[in-house]
Amino acid sequence: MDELKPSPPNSSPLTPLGFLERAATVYGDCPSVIYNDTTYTWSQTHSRCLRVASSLASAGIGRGYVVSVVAPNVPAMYELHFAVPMCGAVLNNINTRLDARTVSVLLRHGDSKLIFVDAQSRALVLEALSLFPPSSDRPLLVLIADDDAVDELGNQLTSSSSSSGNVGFWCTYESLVEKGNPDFQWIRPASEWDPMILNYTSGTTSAPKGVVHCHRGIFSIAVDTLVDWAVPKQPVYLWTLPMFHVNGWSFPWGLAAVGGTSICLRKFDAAAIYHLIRRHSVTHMCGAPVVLNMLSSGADAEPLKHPVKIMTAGAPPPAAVLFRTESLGFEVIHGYGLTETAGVVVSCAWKPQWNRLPAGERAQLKARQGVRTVAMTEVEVVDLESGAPVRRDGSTLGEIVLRGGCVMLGYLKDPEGTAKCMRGGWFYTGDVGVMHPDGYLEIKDRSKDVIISGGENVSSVEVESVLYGQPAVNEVAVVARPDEFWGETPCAFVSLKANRGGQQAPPTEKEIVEYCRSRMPHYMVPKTVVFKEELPKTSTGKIQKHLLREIAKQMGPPSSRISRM
Ligand SMILES: Nc1ncnc2c1ncn2[C@@H]1O[C@H](COP(=O)(O)OP(=O)(O)OP(=O)(O)O)[C@@H](O)[C@H]1O
Repeated sequence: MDELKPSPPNSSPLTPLGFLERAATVYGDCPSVIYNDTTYTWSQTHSRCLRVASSLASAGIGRGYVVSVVAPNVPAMYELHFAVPMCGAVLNNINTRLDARTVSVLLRHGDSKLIFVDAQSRALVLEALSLFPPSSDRPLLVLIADDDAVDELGNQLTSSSSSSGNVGFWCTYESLVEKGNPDFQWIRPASEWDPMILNYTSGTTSAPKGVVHCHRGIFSIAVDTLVDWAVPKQPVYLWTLPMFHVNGWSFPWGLAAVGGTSICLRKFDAAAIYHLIRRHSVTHMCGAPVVLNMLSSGADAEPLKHPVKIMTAGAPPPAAVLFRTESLGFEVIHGYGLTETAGVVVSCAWKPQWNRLPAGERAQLKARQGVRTVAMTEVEVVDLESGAPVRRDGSTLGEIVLRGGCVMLGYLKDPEGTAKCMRGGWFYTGDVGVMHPDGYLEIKDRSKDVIISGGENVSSVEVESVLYGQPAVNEVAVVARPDEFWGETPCAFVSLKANRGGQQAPPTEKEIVEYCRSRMPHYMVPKTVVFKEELPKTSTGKIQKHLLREIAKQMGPPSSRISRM
């Protein structure tokens, strides 16, 4: 068989862009994108994407150019996931919640040639550009005007397409659609390894890093996620996960593969989500654990009329939050991934026999991150020093490493950073976990967040997950506080629920400590408790532990251990 080699009929470059053409053929008259009172069909979405791609190509944007988008989950954002790479360019989504200085740094780092700017982010982008050095080239600006924009209360926002608001902009998004060619022959990648996406990490542990993914990697993660979640044909998908964050875990492409309907929304809170679930009979949605917490603990929490599947990832979901969310009728699947993997690559694959367990035990099992998805080649937990797999005992800590087709090509302009995390055939995640005897892994911490107290490793995630069971606790983060005797001790930062279900008095610091003492080994119990109105978060909703660690460090001698801020 040695003479049988790859040949043109069997080796066309893998790319998820072809999903769109197929969706237009199969689901042409079915809804693709719904936003307020606007509905597009798959044939319209296909044609709009080709038109925008052709307009970009006419403007000289092509292979290797970086095109940025600063927009929330509106239809143009969905379309640009196809339109930008269809003209050969690399799509770079930028988080709308970043400050102008960071946006300016990212735009320059990515060498962006054109930026699609949502009307609500106009001031942010113009300020970011004003911070460019005078000699540097300015990207072209295209305005995504949105006359349908409403605020959280449903009030119409000022019309964004007025000509005075277009100053400094090359044109509007809709004008690119109008003048574009619907028969444009989109630019197929010359190789499946061609770059397609540039995404920046959340910046939770250090400055954001520019992650580059190729067509092959995005194809692989998009299909893999559909299989892992058993997404059926034509789901109704509510966009509660920002597309600017890891491309919404690659669902823009996956939904085209199955002809799903995207329900777009600009901003959301629990009331808006419950309203849209009812209005559109939503079947699927994604969200970080903070979204699950918002849906299940606020005043708007309500039992669902029909089950909704929700995928959570991005941070460890406490078992108590999983339990509360499922009791409302959500079916939660828990996954783990990084910007560097373009989406979820480990998930808590559910076994039918677990359904017979009590709800609390089910939630404990579901809080584990799980096993590799089918398209991943290998996932391991390895000893930090020897690099050998740790014992499968559920307690020996090691670093999570992985390999598979959706691991990034590398960090843009950062060969050192790339070499540091991609070595010996593995991608090193920087996450610390254990392997259970049944082959399911569980994250215990990020390597930077582990607390070492009296020589014992304390998993901040484990202490947090116990504290989430305290009925008055809204959010909690546990970090290391320096201690002369123990080296470090756990310090808990806690925000309390506004609505404590009729219970008036907030728990005292002593009660919080007592709560922990009866539920965990004493070396893990926080020696310091700090109450805060709100915990600081990154623009992707992750708690910024490095800021809390700094506060803990500056708190002085641990004589008065309990404090309130
Ligand atoms: N299910 C999960 N459970 C626990 N942690 C998770 C889970 N999913 C993702 N994470 C965490 O999120 C990280 C990936 O997040 P992301 O790629 O958004 O950037 P970041 O790591 O937050 O930012 P930076 O790399 O800039 O510090 C993982 O490394 C892991 O620490």
